Amino acid sequence: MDAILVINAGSSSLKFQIFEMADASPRRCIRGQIDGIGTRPHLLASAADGTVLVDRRYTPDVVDHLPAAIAETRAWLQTLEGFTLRAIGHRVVHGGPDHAKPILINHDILDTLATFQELAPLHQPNNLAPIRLAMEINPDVPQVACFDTAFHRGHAPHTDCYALPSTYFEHGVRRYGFHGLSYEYIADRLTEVAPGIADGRIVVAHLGSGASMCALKEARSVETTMGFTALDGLPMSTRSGQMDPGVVLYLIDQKGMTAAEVADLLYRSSGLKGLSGISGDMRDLLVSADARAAFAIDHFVHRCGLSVGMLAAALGGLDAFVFTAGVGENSAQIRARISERLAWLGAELDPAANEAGATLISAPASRVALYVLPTDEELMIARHTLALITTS
Ligand SMILES: Nc1ncnc2c1ncn2[C@@H]1O[C@H](COP(=O)(O)OP(=O)(O)O)[C@@H](O)[C@H]1O
Ligand SMILES: CC(=O)OP(=O)(O)O
Ligand SMILES: [Mg+2]
Repeated sequence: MDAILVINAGSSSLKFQIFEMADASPRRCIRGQIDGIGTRPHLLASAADGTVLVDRRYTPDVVDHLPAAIAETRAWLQTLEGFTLRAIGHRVVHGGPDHAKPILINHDILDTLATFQELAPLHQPNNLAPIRLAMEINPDVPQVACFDTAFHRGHAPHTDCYALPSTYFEHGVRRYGFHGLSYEYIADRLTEVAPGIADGRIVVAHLGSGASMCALKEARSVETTMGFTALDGLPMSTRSGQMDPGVVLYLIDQKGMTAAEVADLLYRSSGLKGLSGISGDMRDLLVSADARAAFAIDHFVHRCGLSVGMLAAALGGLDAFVFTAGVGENSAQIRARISERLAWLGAELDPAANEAGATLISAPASRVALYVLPTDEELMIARHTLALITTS
């Protein structure tokens, strides 16, 4: 069977899927991931009907970084029979200013994408490593890069700039936005789930290990909370979110920290993990009796509430709000707490529907519809990859 392999390499996980190139739309055959890289590595993959194909746990020293996860995944993929690899689609977090669409990868493109590594240190090196490997092993198989930043490239320049002298914008210091593949998928999904409001004023909250929100109008991104890097906006699992840049100057000038130490603080030791001192995993905080866990959650919910207000202002009102990604899809408690913050906009939760994990979780009288929609970045990548290789 002709197949597309999709790879979504993240900071702590390697997600992969295999799709059959059946006709115009890709058909999912296998979905898997290694998560907990370096902490509690776990390879789990299943067929489209849910049959578990592999379920393997490793000690942290065996799968301690992404290259080890790639090697394990590759070894397992090689045991599969019946697939003829026709293309590989990759999530690449940073596409810089010029990529508003997915692109076929060649060596020059790869070199350009490598220049954005410092702008996405938790992701870009992990995104590019499997591309390089596949170029060596399967040089004849086309590879497609699908960018997290691309979906936001239609923003008006006055929303994408920082208030710096304009030469900085021209040199690429601008608000790129991320999680675009997830938002693009949700925008499309809304046309099926809620055709009456899919073109309306919608805020989507992608709340995972990385977290951001996006304002959609007519199914296009008009604003988002992340900026030049995936540090901006909401507090995340280990990232700080929005901060006064004066803090960075203070840490370097007054506290003698190096740029590398500040980067490590903001990317790896802040957010829920830093505030709680316990964990960056929302599941750990929700079951903890420690007051610091509750404090970190209070901060997260507070910042989410503020961001919805900002994005609703960008849209001139709010018709619907969507929860997605790890926290948004799985935690009824966090959804309930954020929904409370939307009451002033006319949102009213249906607690039973929320607890049941229904698709529509707002009360019938709610002026703002509340949805839970599982995201599918890999399907979005497969669609783009198929479209690109069949037209080029
Ligand atoms: N039941 C749950 N309750 C709360 N948080 C959850 C739950 N399940 C998963 N999560 C959170 O989701 C996060 C992972 O989400 P995901 O969208 O896969 O993020 P990423 O792609 O950034 O790794 C984990 O850090 C975890 O905190
Ligand atoms: C951009 C980003 O933060 O991605 P993730 O949520 O996968 O870490
Ligand atoms: Mg993710």
